[in-house]
Order: sequence, then C-alpha cells, then structure tokens
Amino acid sequence: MRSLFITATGTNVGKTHTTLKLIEAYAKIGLKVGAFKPIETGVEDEPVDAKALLEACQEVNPDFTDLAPTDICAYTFSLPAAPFCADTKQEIKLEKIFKKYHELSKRCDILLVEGAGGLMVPITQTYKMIDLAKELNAPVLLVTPSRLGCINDTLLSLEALKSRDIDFDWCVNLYEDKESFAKVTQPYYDAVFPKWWSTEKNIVQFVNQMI
Ligand SMILES: Nc1ncnc2c1ncn2[C@@H]1O[C@H](COP(=O)(O)OP(=O)(O)OP(=O)(O)O)[C@@H](O)[C@H]1O
Ligand SMILES: C[C@H](N)[C@H](N)CCCCCC(=O)O
Ligand SMILES: [Mg+2]
Repeated sequence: MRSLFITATGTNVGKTHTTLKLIEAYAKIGLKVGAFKPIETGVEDEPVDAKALLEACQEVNPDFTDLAPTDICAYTFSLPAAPFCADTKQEIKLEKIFKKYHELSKRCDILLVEGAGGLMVPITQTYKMIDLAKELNAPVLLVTPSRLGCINDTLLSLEALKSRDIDFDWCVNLYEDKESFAKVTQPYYDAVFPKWWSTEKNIVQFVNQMI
C-alpha cells in the first residue's frame, strides 16, 4: 500500500479539490483508492471534506462503501480552527490517527491523506501537520494557490518541507486570480521552477509518474 499526504500553503487553498481529482485519476489507472482526513475542524453536522472524499472513493472502491464520513476521520471538532485550538479538551492522541491510517490502508492500494490547513498547523502544542506527514513517511503533495501572494507562501512551504527532508512535489491550483497569474506569478515559476504544474492540467501526468 502506498500513501500520499496532501497539504497546502494554508486553508481553503484546494486540498480537497485536488484530492478529489487525484481519486479520479488513480482510479482511472486501475488503483483502488482510499482517503483519510485525520482531523477535520469546523464540523457542524458531518465532516464536509471527509464526506466529499468518501463519496468519491465509494464510486471507485467497493471496500469503502460500508464506511461513513466519520469512519475516515480520526477526530472532528466544531470550532473552525487549527486542531490544537479546536481540541479544547485536549483529546487528540496521535496513536488513534496512526491506528485509523493503518486500518484504512488495508482497504486500498493508495491512501490519500488530506491534512487540515497548511503544513505548520498545530495538532498539539508541539506536533504539527508537517510532523504527521513526516512520521507517516508519506510523500507529500503541496497544493499552492494562484492568487497574488502565492510566491511567498509557496517558497516558505518548500523551505519547511526541504528542512525536514520530506519527499514532496507541489502544484498550482489555478483558481484564484487565474487571469492575472500569467503576468503576476508565472514568470517567476517559469524562471525558477520550469517544471511547475497545475492541478487543472497535469494531475494525470503526476499520478502516472507517482505509481
Ligand atoms: N480549481 C478550483 N475550481 C473551482 N473551485 C475550486 C477550485 N479550487 C478550490 N475550489 C473551491 O474553493 C473552496 C476551497 O477549496 P478546498 O475545499 O479544496 O480547500 P482546502 O484546502 O481543502 O480547505 P481546508 O483547509 O478547509 O481543508 C471550495 O469551495 C472548493 O470547491
Ligand atoms: C476550518 C478550516 N476549514 C480548516 N479545517 C482548518 C484551518 C486551520 C488553520 C489554522 C491556521 O493556519 O491559523
Ligand atoms: Mg479540505
């Protein structure tokens, strides 16, 4: 079983959007795909990300059909915040996250793990999303936005991943400020990262090189 940890430069950048495309792309090349949202915050009735990811997996993987959204989450919290802040009773136990990860991994060929927010989001006072990605020993896909300001956010996240010697790739979710991206951001990416790619155009290529 393989896994891929999907993170981003922050919240609302397109992790779920990209993970949904990854589920479709991995299924198309014949892999049984699974998804895991270790911690979801901002949950009212049911976890929205986990629900969307589960429904997509259920379309392509029969071993996920008997699950409910909360079965692919280790923790859900109502406060829309970093897990450390949302977990007011300090319930989070990392062991529970790893146990759920291993349980779900038995149901698929590749398990897509969606983080909460960005890399440096605290899960506990001393343990962040990036630490979870490292400990899972999963390659990381960093989703970056296309809006003005993304160069700085992207470079900071790349530094964080490199400093922890994590195997990663990154992509641009061409969504916000899409029209101005070619002038405002792309010249730098073309110059420094000529192989940069976007969720919109190159997800199949990424998936094929990943297997
Ligand atoms: N390329 C896109 N095209 C259309 N809608 C998009 C695109 N990317 C993101 N969105 C929309 O923007 C919103 C935020 O995207 P998404 O939920 O994937 O972010 P996220 O990084 O998963 O956020 P969170 O940190 O809450 O998990 C969603 O409503 C999503 O449908
Ligand atoms: C609620 C939101 N949709 C995410 N699940 C959590 C985002 C946490 C961001 C924390 C931070 O970077 O300040
Ligand atoms: Mg999400």
